[in-house]
Amino acid sequence: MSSKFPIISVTGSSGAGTSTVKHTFEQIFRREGIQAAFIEGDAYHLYDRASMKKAMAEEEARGNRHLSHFGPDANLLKELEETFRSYGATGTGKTRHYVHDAGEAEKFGVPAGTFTEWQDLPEGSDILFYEGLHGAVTLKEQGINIAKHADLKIGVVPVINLEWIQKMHRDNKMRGYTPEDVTKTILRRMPDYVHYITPQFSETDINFQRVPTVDTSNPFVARWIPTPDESLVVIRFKDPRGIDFAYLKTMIQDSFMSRANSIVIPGGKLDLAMQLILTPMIHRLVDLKRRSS
Ligand SMILES: Nc1ncnc2c1ncn2[C@@H]1O[C@H](COP(=O)(O)OP(=O)(O)OP(=O)(O)O)[C@@H](O)[C@H]1O
Ligand SMILES: O=C(CO)[C@H](O)[C@H](O)COP(=O)(O)O
Repeated sequence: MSSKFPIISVTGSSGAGTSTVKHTFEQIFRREGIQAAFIEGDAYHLYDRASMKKAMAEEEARGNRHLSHFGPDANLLKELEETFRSYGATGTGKTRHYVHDAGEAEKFGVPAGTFTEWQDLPEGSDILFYEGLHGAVTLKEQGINIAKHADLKIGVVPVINLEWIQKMHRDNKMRGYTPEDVTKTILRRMPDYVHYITPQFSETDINFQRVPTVDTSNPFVARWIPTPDESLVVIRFKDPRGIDFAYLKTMIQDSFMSRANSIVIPGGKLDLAMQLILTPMIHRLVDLKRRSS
């Protein structure tokens, strides 16, 4: 935690919608005149695509069929923690891009499945914004605690059938993987999903959980992603003190409280709800920073 160099961490599984949520944050930063430095979680993968394939094959030969991008063995989690620590202390740190497809390859000038070079984060930013798989990880035995460095931690967690549908469609349409490839990836990642992804959502300050209101019983044959209008979003606050639920209920039509710390909104109001909830929180972080500089 750092009042001088605050960090916002948006964490979620692959296909959960963290990149989509990033756009809402970008709008808030632009509107409020806040300079953010950005880290994509994939930058802290340990392997490029070819090396990951090789490492998975070697692990399989040893009887481990579950090496995955969700777990600590395929990511630079200590280095990610060090980047959070160094940004919190001095506003500096390093990142790079993992290039997923041909479009990104053209943009970054390196082949798909590889990384760009490490680069310093831009100087003079107001805030660090992390979006990826591991923004609230704590692994006691390995001495890793990424969560403790972030000042605002957001979980993006659709119910699992919806998360799988979102992943199947995105990986198929944008990244060229077959449904069979994606199904295998989901199965390989399952132990790491349970051990390293889900525990983070007890560390986060706010979770946004999208719940479809249409049948998603067989996510592996779903022909389209349920739309915002075909879903509700459960928003749960770890510490509801100071949250003006009455104001939120007035501003967000058809919302209701489902628990003392949870409000449910229509899926189409997610962007509005995020703006209403997050803008004052971001302001508080930036005000504190400006006062302590
Ligand atoms: N609220 C939403 N309503 C409708 N579709 C959504 C919503 N959030 C995400 N999606 C869709 O789900 C898919 C995955 O979303 P996104 O790319 O944001 O995931 P991600 O968490 O960033 O994944 P990764 O970390 O693997 O890049 C996209 O096709 C996106 O359009
Ligand atoms: O979603 C992911 C992590 O969030 C990707 O699976 C990971 O970045 C590796 O990508 P690829 O399989 O395309 O090499």
